[in-house]
Amino acid sequence: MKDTLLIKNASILPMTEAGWIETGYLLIEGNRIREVGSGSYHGKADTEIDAAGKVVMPGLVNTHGHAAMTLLRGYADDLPLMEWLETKCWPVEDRMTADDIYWGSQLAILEMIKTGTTCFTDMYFFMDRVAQAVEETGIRAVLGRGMIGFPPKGEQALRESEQFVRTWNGAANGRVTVTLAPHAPYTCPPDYVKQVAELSAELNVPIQTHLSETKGEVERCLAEHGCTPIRLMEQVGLFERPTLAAHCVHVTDEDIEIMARYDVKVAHNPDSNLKLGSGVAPVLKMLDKGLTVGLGTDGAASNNNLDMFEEMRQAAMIHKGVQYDPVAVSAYQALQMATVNGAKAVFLEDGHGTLQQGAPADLILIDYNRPYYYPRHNLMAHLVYAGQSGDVTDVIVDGRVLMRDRQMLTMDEQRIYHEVENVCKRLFA
Ligand SMILES: N[C@@H](CCSC[C@H]1O[C@@H](n2cnc3c(=O)[nH]cnc32)[C@H](O)[C@@H]1O)C(=O)O
Ligand SMILES: [Zn+2]
Repeated sequence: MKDTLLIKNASILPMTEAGWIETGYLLIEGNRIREVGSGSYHGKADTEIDAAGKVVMPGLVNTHGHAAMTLLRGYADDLPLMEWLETKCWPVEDRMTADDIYWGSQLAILEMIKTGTTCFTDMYFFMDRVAQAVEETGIRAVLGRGMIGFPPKGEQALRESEQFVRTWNGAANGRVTVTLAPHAPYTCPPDYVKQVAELSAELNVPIQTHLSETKGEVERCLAEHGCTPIRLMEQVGLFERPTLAAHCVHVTDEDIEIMARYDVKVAHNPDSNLKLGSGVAPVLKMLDKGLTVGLGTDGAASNNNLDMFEEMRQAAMIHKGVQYDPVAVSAYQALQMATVNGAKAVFLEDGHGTLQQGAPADLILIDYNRPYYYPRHNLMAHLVYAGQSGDVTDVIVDGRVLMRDRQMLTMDEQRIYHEVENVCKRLFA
């Protein structure tokens, strides 16, 4: 018999349809949800959490980021993408060691758990150490070794990626899954992308990449290849493989048609796109065409936090503003992007991002006794338009409690701050 954990007297947001349970219970058995219901549970459980005055909802899924970029938080702000990457981020990244990445990732995971994220997506390097941090801390993650496709590093990135897939895909009881991660069309020439697509088929893993992030990227692609980055990726066969594309800010109607045809998933990063001055992705058109859109923070250096509550609110606000359409992206749709659709976008198995029988037990508790959650008209609207990540009190991933009453159970907070400060003394000396 597996251990059972009962969460009782809670308001429950199952995310299987628009709506919620005013007062109910959720029973976890092992790492799965066994039962969700309204009222009281009439059985026994090994452990109980009285969640009176709290909301239980699926853990948030961050569909795009570079965890260890926490080390660069606040180091270089207010610059456009290419200048920011070439003059600031990349020179520092060239100095980063495997240990630096480990501590930067620990800091990111600490922040993500505290703000209600139970699964994150990462594209970076020294990925064995990121996976190690995931294994140790208990969070779930979709990881990929970022590949820049120019010689001589391009070949090495392919070999490292393959090794990383073989070592880590499905590790930590399935909490770690692996993708290939060609960085972008402007850093990976077409022939290289072809090789990546072939390797992804051979290893049977999906792809994550950055696409059409800035106007400049699209203009350069048109000049060099005579087509948009989306069209180029289609031509080289990338979309024959399951693909998650981050940003997609500057996509044409035809691009969106192509993406729909291949079921390309989108990681929408509204804060990062605003901060880097990249623009606002045409998410309404994407939703109209049936694309799966998830939300992401991107790295902490372009955000500057990893708070998915902010991304939800931003996603629910910004499209209304730029489209002059108050109906655009409802609270429920923003919640879908942050949970069930985000889970689909990062290729997690069905059930992820929902609270229902058989789904993996990845969920969060939120203190609902706050001034801005009264009166109790609409729980979904409250979470998206008034909600704050600081109200997250408990986090459970794969059936294991990682944060209980705001206490971290798998991480040493003070040690992480100390190590990160030490790392940065050297990195920025
Ligand atoms: N430089 C690495 C591989 C790149 S990992 C992913 C890269 O994406 C960069 N990055 C972070 N945010 C963005 C973004 O919004 N657009 C494009 N690149 C980004 C980040 O700085 C990092 O260099 C190596 O070969 O060792
Ligand atoms: Zn990125």
